[in-house]
This record gives sequence, structure tokens and C-alpha cells, in this order.
Amino acid sequence: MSSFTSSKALQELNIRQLSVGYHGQAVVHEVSFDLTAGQIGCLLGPSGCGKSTLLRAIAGFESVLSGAILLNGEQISSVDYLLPPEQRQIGMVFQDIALFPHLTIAENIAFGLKDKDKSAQLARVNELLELIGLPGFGARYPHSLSGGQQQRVALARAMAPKPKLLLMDEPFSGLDAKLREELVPDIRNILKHEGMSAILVTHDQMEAFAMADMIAVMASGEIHQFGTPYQIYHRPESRFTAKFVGQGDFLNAVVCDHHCLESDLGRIRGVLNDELAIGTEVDLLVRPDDVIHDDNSEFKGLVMSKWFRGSHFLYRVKLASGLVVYCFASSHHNHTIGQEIGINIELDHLVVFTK
Ligand SMILES: Nc1ncnc2c1ncn2[C@@H]1O[C@H](COP(=O)(O)OP(=O)(O)OP(=O)(O)O)[C@@H](O)[C@H]1O
Repeated sequence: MSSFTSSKALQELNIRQLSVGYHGQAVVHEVSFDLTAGQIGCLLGPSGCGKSTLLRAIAGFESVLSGAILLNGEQISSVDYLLPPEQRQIGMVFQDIALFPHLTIAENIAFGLKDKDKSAQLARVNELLELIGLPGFGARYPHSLSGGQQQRVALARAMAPKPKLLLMDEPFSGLDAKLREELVPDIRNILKHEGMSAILVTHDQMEAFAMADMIAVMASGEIHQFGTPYQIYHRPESRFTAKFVGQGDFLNAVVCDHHCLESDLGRIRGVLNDELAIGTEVDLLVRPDDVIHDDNSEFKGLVMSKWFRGSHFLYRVKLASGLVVYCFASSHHNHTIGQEIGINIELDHLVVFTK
């Protein structure tokens, strides 16, 4: 079971001990988290971990096996109650953009506004076209827009009726990497401008970092950690989160006092999260940017492989202990595979897991 609560008092979405599955078999197991009004959450995890199932349960397309979902304090899903999707005031955007091809961009955006009068519809459509950076595109048809432009329109269509919550299931995965990089922060700004609570499903951590206020890291139907992008990357609470989010390796280390570890790369001083007894054997998380190439270091490693990344090289380096770690070096340090190089470690906060 995993249970997490963010600290703010005003809460928009509460997921309580929720299990969801198919044919009575749970694939999402007793997950809990809260999103406050206007927050953007992200479900991040590998394929098949249950992200879409959880999202579909929030949308009302799946009934729940146990637990409850509350929106603005109102229970919308429980074991014996399911508010129909169309009554939830929840908007959805999918990977498959699915704009109506025979309707203009303006008609697409106005699709969920049929209960408003014409002038109110027009005002909202123009406001959204402006917001998504496509003013003047209202009379065009979807086929005349690029993939990124179409995805902006799909977002505007979902946001038009001002839903209480917007759900986005891998909306950027059909777009190329460059476009995604530009579009994701734009979409975040649009959601923030509208003050809209949203949940994004993705398996791409950079997308999650660029979009979310809070990230739920999922594996095998459970939430391993619910936290800010910074917490998820720098304070991972499980080995899974440490490995899945960002590249990371574990060094063997032994606690020598509350601010010190003896490791494969010598004595490392820093802040330890937990009170660990002296002599405790731990795995110490090191990220590529924690391990630095240093010609003068007494610690050596063999270059196993390398990648040129423009501003720097990323090396895989084998230590004397046999462990292989990532290592950063500036781009003028161009070493060959098989060469021995000096490496050092630069860490201040020590993330460790007991063995
Ligand atoms: N309609 C269904 N009937 C039975 N099992 C299903 C159904 N939909 C999904 N599953 C199973 O539930 C589990 C979770 O699937 P889900 O699609 O929620 O994962 P996901 O994390 O969104 O994966 P992906 O990133 O690949 O979309 C998987 O084992 C999947 O095979």
C-alpha cells in the first residue's frame, strides 16, 4: 500500500486507497494521493505499471475494486458508486489527437460549449486560440495544421468548458523530440494561466519534470513515491525510483559516522538522511554529475564506453572493485575506450539504501 498527502489545505482531487483492475483482478493496488487546486500531477512509470488504468478510473471509465475518488470533496467513485464520465466535468486529451476532421478549428474548440450562447462560445474560442498561440487559425481545418498545432487545439478543446480536472494520457508521445521539448513547457504555462488542475500520464521523465508540480512514480500498480520533481530526483525513497528517474549507480559503502561514508571511491562526507549505526553497509546512489573526471585523483577507472554530449562527455567507467559508474567530463577530455582515467566524487547529500 502507498499513501501520500500534499500539505496544502485546499484539495481538488483525493485518491484514497484505490484499487482498480480487470475481471476482478487488481492492476492498481491501494494507491493514495492528493492534488490541490491548480496543481499539475504526473503519473510516471514503465509500460504496463497501471498509469492509464488509474487515469481511466479517475475519468470514470473503469469502476473501482476498493477505495474512493473524490473531486472537490464529492465522492465520484467507490466500490458501489460510479458517477458517469459525462457528469464528472473532467476533460481528456489523448496521444491520438482525434480532432474532428470535418469541423474547423473554431468548431472543434467550441464542441463542448453547446450549452453557451453563440457570443460566449466565440469569446471563449478566441481567448483559447490566443492562449495556445494560434490566433486567426479558427477558420482552418485540422489537416492544415502541424502535429504540434493540432495537439494545442486538442488541449484547447478539452479546456474550453473549464473542466474541474484535465487528464492527459501520453499526449506528446506522437510528436518528435524537438517539438515535444518546446511544446511541454508551453502547455504547462497554458494550464497555469487557466489555473487548471491536471494529470499527465507519461513514461518520459523529462516530460514529467517539465510539466508537473507533483510526480507519482509508479511500478507494478503501486506508487513508490509522490513528490516534487526535485524530491523525486534528489531524494528518491526507493531503489526503483532512484534507478528509474535519472541515470544512477550504486556504490558499496559503509557508514563511518553520521556525516561520513567509506566507499569504493574513498571517504565521502555529506548529510545522511537516516540515523544509521556506524558500520552499516549501504548502497550509495551516485548520478553521472556526481562522478567527475579528475586527472589528479588517486582513484582510477577504465573507460568502458563513452558518449559525446556536446558540452561534455558521458563515460561508463569500471572501478577497481568491478563496479561500473557513469562519469562526466568536459568535452576537451576526450579519452579512448580502455584508457585508465582518474575520477573523484562530489556529493553533499548522501542518498543511501541499506543492504
Ligand atoms: N482492458 C483490459 N483488460 C485486461 N487487462 C488490461 C486491460 N487494459 C490494461 N490491462 C492490463 O493492466 C495492466 C496495466 O495496464 P495500463 O495500460 O494501465 O498500463 P500503463 O502503465 O498505462 O502502460 P503503457 O505505458 O504501456 O500504456 C497491464 O498489465 C495491462 O495488460
